[in-house]
Amino acid sequence: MDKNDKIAERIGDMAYRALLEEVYTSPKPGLVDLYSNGAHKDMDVSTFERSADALKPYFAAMAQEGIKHKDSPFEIFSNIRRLGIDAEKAMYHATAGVNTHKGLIFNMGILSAAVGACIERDDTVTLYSLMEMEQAMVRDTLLKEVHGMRDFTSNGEKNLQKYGTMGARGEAISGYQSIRTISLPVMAKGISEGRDFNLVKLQTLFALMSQVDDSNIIARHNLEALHEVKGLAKEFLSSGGAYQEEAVSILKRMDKDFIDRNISAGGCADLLAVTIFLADLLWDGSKEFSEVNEFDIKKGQRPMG
Ligand SMILES: CC(C)(COP(=O)(O)OP(=O)(O)OC[C@H]1O[C@@H](n2cnc3c(N)ncnc32)[C@H](O)[C@@H]1O)[C@@H](O)C(=O)NCCC(=O)NCCS
Ligand SMILES: Nc1ncnc2c1ncn2[C@@H]1O[C@H](COP(=O)(O)OP(=O)(O)OP(=O)(O)O)[C@@H](O)[C@H]1O
Repeated sequence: MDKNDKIAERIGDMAYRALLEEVYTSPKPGLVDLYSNGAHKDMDVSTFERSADALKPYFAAMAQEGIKHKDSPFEIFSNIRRLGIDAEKAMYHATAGVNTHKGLIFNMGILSAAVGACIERDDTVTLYSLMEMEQAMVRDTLLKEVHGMRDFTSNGEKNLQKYGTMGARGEAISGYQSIRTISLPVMAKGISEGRDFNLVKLQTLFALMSQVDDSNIIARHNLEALHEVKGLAKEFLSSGGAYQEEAVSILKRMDKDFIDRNISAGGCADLLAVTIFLADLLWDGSKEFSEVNEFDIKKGQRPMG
């Protein structure tokens, strides 16, 4: 195994661990976790574990594409989309036809490849260089795709036609704005305050749910339901969020309510997994980090060894 294989394997490993960290975060209202299957009848934690096992080599392969084509970001994206389609097939094979990680393949695939490209080019990766690379890889292609779309087939595409929302594509086009401005700062603050990591992940998920246009919620319902979920998440956060004493019992009640109403914030769950991946990759554990509200790019620097 040469140096590049090792780097790619390490990136794949970090992506894999982040998928598991996401699904083990409990209790997440409406989502699959260790407490319940949420508003999902066809999958449970073991379905997610099988899916994560199947996907691990694909994230490493996507990182390898980034390493190989660091100077042609456009080509990286076109190559990893082909790998992404194969990854989706492997996921459906591992889960007997259930969509556990489609959004995650897209989001984590893009960032795994971008990390590989940055490390090969600079020997290090920062939030800034990562998002610059990500933009060079995806922005033009996705903007053309969204504006030129004629066939509206998938859930996300139907949302685009009906409501103009851009879902996972929009998040990538924005340079993962929700992650940069919402979820990474919340996660970094929670970790640096030494809080229980499960609670930090729940707080991070709710910060996302309070603001992200989650295409899964829209596809199952409509924009009113999305607005309502954002409102419920804001209320939870302003009453003390995941760090209040009653948090877990409030979340269990909310889970029941979301199950009854078939609400699942799968897009936010994907963004939580990506946030865990990026925090693991970029944050150097410095205590000074607790002083900042915004994710600090310079302090976030950490060379990959
Ligand atoms: C762009 C993708 C995600 C298309 O999916 P779709 O049109 O259904 O879009 P949609 O916005 O609904 O997203 C799909 C999934 O992403 C997640 N998601 C939903 N909302 C968001 C959001 N706001 N931000 C991030 N992720 C989100 C959810 O898990 C959702 O199920 C992707 O699967 C794709 O490009 N498909 C075409 C085939 C392909 O190239 N596949 C390989 C991709 S590497
Ligand atoms: N812990 C989780 N629980 C449920 N969904 C999750 C979780 N983590 C991520 N997701 C995301 O949610 C998506 C699945 O949501 P959903 O089942 O609503 O979509 P669908 O299969 O497209 O639609 P439907 O089930 O309504 O036909 C996956 O693509 C996945 O990326």
